[in-house]
Amino acid sequence: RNERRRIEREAIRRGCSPPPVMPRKGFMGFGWLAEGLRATKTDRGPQHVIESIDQEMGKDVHTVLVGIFDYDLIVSRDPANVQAVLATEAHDWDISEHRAASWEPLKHSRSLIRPQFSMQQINDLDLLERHVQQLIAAISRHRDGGCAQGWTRKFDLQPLFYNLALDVVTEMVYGYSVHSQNPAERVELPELPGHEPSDRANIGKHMDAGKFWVETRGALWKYRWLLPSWPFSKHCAAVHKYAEWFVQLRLRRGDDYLDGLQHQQGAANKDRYVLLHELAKMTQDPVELRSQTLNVLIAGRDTTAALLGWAFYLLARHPRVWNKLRRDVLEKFGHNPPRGFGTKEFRVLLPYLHAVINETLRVAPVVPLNERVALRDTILPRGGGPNRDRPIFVPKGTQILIPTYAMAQRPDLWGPDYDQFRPERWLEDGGRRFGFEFLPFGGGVRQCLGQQFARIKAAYVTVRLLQRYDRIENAETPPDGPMRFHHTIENRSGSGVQVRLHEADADPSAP
Ligand code: HEM
Repeated sequence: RNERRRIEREAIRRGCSPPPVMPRKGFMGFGWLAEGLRATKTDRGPQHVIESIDQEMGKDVHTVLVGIFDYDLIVSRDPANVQAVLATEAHDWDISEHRAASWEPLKHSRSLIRPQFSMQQINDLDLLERHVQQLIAAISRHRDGGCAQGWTRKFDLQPLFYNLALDVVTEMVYGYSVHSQNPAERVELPELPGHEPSDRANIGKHMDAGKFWVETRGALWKYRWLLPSWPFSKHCAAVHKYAEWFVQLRLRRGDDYLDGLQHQQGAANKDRYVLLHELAKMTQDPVELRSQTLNVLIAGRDTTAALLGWAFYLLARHPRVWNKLRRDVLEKFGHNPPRGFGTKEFRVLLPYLHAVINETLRVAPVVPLNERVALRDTILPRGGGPNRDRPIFVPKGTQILIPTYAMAQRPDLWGPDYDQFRPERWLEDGGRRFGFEFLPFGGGVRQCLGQQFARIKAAYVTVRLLQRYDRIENAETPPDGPMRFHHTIENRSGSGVQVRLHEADADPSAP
């Protein structure tokens, strides 16, 4: 009670007013938590946040207080508040100890890796091209005698993007790809006395399982101790062992680290950028090297795959956009692989592709929800009082949820067609600029380090597939089912990306 009085006094002293409060739900206030978990399970988590606020408080209420058992949570889809949390007042906020603890021991600080991402060498188009060729070969395996000429049969493109992303990121981080797209490509690892070879074949599975536990622990927030810890520990140990093996190889072999790849074209080039190799020039601490490389492996793997999956999910449902984009790509590059391009060049040469990627991230956000905790008493600039225009006092320890998807779906910010996939909106009136209402890669001090890499990778793969295939057919049944936001840290399509593709050089008159 003393704390409540202190909060009221502080709020008045600082000229703040309380935000609207969502009605408490369920046994001891656990109703919202239970509903949220149920919505996530049925692939509707991000939509559920919007519906709950709209239904309980109204469409024009953007910041609310939610009581859950013994703690209060703020949810804000107001860009002004989000800007304060992530940027202007970021010193008052950080990720919660619960989230940090949920991730432990899979993730670590980013101090060493940050400079790596300001360098252009992470955009290795030769590396991407090798894996795109593997992707095309994997797509071709979905063609057989029973297919109409030039067409694949119906298949799910999404897992192939996940394979590609894992193969690319393991090669970029450790130099040796796991080749999940085509295990026959995997090279024998050199002998390393005293260290067993890592379980490369199953590393993707261990990472998936680890993510499932991170997600579940994170959702339970401070009640995560209710879960058993051994399954999480088991998968973490396997992921650690995988990383440690490469760290040891690099520490023992130094510049000859990539010698095991000698017979593979391009991949064995000594000047090639390998994150572990660069970090090992700065520290020889094996635990630091393991943590930092795993940080990038985890953050960079599935996010890009999910983005590519959603892009093709949406393109398959919007033939007008597919045709326009393909015309653009062929006009600029013909059938040749684009060369020497960074994100800026792609953006200037292919503004429509840039718009398609942004619109995909808006309509199907890869990271639909973010969160922070107040490190000290602080203020949110808007949302309090009867007109919801007063600042809000936030006591130390309060958690804020930032539903980025809900911000990207506000009709007052995006117009009446906010729920339509329409890339043109990004090019109108001289091009829409990013504000805090669009945060696919986060914002402020903790924003995504891999944003440029992710954009280049998504753009490059899209260009190469558009050159190769002239038609895409949505093969989902029923074809017009709702989008299913399947959330395991990143948000991927819960129904996959069921398509048929038609090869461009095949008989164009075929059905
Ligand atoms: C579409 C693809 C991607 C999306 C949507 C995305 C999104 C995000 C977001 C929202 C954050 C900020 C989290 C926060 O505010 O707490 C973040 C952080 C980060 N991302 Fe990405 N990301 C993507 C791809 C990548 C790639 C390809 C890499 C690396 C190769 C990467 C590396 C990182 C790193 C290192 C961080 C910082 C993590 C930390 O602070 O510990 N991301 N990303």
